[in-house]
Amino acid sequence: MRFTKAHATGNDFVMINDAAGQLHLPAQQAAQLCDRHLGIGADGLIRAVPAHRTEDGRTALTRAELTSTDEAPVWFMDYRNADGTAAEMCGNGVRAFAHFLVAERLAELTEGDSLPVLTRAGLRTVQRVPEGYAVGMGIWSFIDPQMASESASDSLVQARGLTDPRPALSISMGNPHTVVALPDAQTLQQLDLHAAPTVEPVPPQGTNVEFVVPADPLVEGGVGRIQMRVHERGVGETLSCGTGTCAAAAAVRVWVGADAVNTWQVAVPGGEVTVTFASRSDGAEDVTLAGPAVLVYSGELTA
Ligand SMILES: N[C@@H](CCC[C@H](N)C(=O)O)C(=O)O
Repeated sequence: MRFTKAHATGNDFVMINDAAGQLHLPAQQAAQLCDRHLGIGADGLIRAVPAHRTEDGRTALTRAELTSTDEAPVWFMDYRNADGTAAEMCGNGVRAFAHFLVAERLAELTEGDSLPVLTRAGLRTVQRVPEGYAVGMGIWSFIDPQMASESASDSLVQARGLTDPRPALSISMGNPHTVVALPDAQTLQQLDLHAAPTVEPVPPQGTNVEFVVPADPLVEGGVGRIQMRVHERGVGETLSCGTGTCAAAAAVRVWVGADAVNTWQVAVPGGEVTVTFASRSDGAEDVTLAGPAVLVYSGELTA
């Protein structure tokens, strides 16, 4: 089986082209391929398959009222975490996915065009931009809207390196996130994320946990800036999490009342991404995530 290794701001993936839709990848095999000692090693595995050739893709297709045929496939991003579990969405993964589809000549994406990608969270769109790719991520939402509007926090998070549990806000980007603000960069650096942080109460589907520190000043030249580290559900600490950067920027906007600030630079250990917000007429906000994507190498699995 041929594979390509990719990363997007250091969040790394094993990419597999399954144009024929014939690959059965049980969770255990996906986990083994992602194992850094026993397999290729990655934060996640992404199978590219025409939407109409998978059960998951067909379900999502029906929801999105799309058509996908062999002649004009809509590509489904079958994303698995390093432990083999399926996740709804991966913001860094979608950029790597678009780059992979183009490199494999499975899709074309010229400047100004937009490529639809089907995920378990629904349809996303990808465009080429100078820094790499920009993904239309859909809207963000509170996981518990009532709690959030009352107090801007809905849970407490404890992690190694923190003296006390800290208030947190859970936000959905299609997948679940719990965002915690820290007072300074030193506290962020000193966190030990080898062990999963505890979240109380934990959102129903589990959660990814983002720790954020605002820059000083928070907003410069109309752009908000934050630093972030993340512990991902089904993975552990990663160098970056695209959906996590969107959730983190959304939470900081809520906390500081900066909803007039629509562009955010989020620095993560693996690089930097840009998150932008645009209001819809119904009051919801569309999120766009822009950043690089890199294909590192390709190989053949013999066993
Ligand atoms: N790294 C991803 C998110 C991957 C899924 C996540 N671990 C989950 O289980 O929700 C990103 O870039 O968004």
